[in-house]
Amino acid sequence: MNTLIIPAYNEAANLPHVLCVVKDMDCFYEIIVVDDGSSDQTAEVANSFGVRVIRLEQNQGKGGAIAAGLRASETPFLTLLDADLIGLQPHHVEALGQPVLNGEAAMSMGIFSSGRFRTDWAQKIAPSITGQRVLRRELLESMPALETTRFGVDLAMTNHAKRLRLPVVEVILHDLTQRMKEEKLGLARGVAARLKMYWEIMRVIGK
Ligand SMILES: O=c1ccn([C@@H]2O[C@H](COP(=O)(O)OP(=O)(O)O)[C@@H](O)[C@H]2O)c(=O)[nH]1
Ligand SMILES: O=C(O)[C@@H](COP(=O)(O)O)O[C@H]1O[C@H](CO)[C@@H](O)[C@H](O)[C@H]1O
Repeated sequence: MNTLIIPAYNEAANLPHVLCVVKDMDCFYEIIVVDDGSSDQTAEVANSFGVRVIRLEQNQGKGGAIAAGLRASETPFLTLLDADLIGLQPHHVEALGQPVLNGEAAMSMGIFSSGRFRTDWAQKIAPSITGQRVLRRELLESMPALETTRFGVDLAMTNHAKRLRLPVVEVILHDLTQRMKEEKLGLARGVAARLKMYWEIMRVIGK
């Protein structure tokens, strides 16, 4: 049994695309959108799709949002998807789940390919930094400091699995990309948010 957890911070404009694709997929026991203290209509949009919505009063960062989804869920398998994917199709979700659900791997990581140059390139140089994953619940439960990792959470999950010597597989996801910070926030605020994200990721390196 598999729960889809979507951490979402100010994603009212982007969520419908992802939820339209996943809401009728019968591979999920439950779909949980964690509204991470958004100031827009993220929770209302998620509610309108009939999925479960967990609303955090204050922004906790991506790690905190995933931790809230973990606490609310009960299944042995968890799927994580970003809320701002562009081009998502059911076959992406199925391909990501397959190696974990059939016991080959403890975690899968989705790697963008032929989505668009900027996001393909980012994951070529740093495949550990992806929001698209399927993993066994105990892997996330045993992760130290999940709540406070913010954007470091993706690298922290990968490092944790490697430290435990668990099998991790990369799954290529063709024609998939995501909205970039600069597109969401404008150039100046987007670049500032990007630098803050890199800092949060750097803090995980070497831990
Ligand atoms: O404080 C935050 C920041 C991001 N996210 C979510 O985490 C996912 C990955 O974020 P992304 O890398 O796309 O960064 P963003 O462009 O949202 O800053 C998206 O679904 C975000 O809405 C979150 O839940 N809390
Ligand atoms: O590709 C990247 O540089 C970052 C930032 O994404 P944007 O281009 O700002 O949407 O996204 C990756 O890293 C984030 C931090 O770990 C993750 O949250 C995203 O899921 C991942 O795609």
